[in-house]
Amino acid sequence: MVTLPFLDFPQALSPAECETIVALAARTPLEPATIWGGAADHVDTRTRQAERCYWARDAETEWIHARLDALFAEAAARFETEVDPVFEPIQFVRYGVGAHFQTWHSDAGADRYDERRLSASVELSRPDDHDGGVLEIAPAIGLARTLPQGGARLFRSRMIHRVTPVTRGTRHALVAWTGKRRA
Ligand SMILES: O=C(O)CCC(=O)C(=O)O
Ligand SMILES: [Fe+2]
Repeated sequence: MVTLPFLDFPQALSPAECETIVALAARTPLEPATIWGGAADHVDTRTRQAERCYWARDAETEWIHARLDALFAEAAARFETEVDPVFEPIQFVRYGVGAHFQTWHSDAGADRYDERRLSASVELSRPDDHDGGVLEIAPAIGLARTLPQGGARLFRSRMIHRVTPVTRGTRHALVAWTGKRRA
């Protein structure tokens, strides 16, 4: 039997909820997405080109965090680990034409190996809103996007993954992580 390196929740959010989140992002300034370079975060568009903002847990975003907490709790059981409720800001990402996170990477660098045990990516756009922009998680590469709008894919943060370049349209995604909060 083939075991895929991720767990999908095809209806994690409703299409209306996705639109609410995209509308919230339209009121939030987006900035170029950065990567971790060993000493500091910086922009490197060959590695990653996208615009993003972060949302800490507050009155307006609490419902989103709560939904992610529930998904992470279910995924933690499946991946035989334990996680705390989401404690780092969640990330909204916009990938326009040419945008990508094409470098294979882990979300759990040595500096936060335990704080990031699980990652989640929620597709906020409809599949026909864009071509490319596929989240690939090794070794399951070369697959087309299968999740509908509102579908979430959860995976171990240490698994290398990437997002292929968008060749048409725009892809919006909500990306979050959790693990064990440092004492
Ligand atoms: O856009 C995505 O689905 C995932 C992006 C990603 O891998 C990251 O932000 O670390
Ligand atoms: Fe990532």
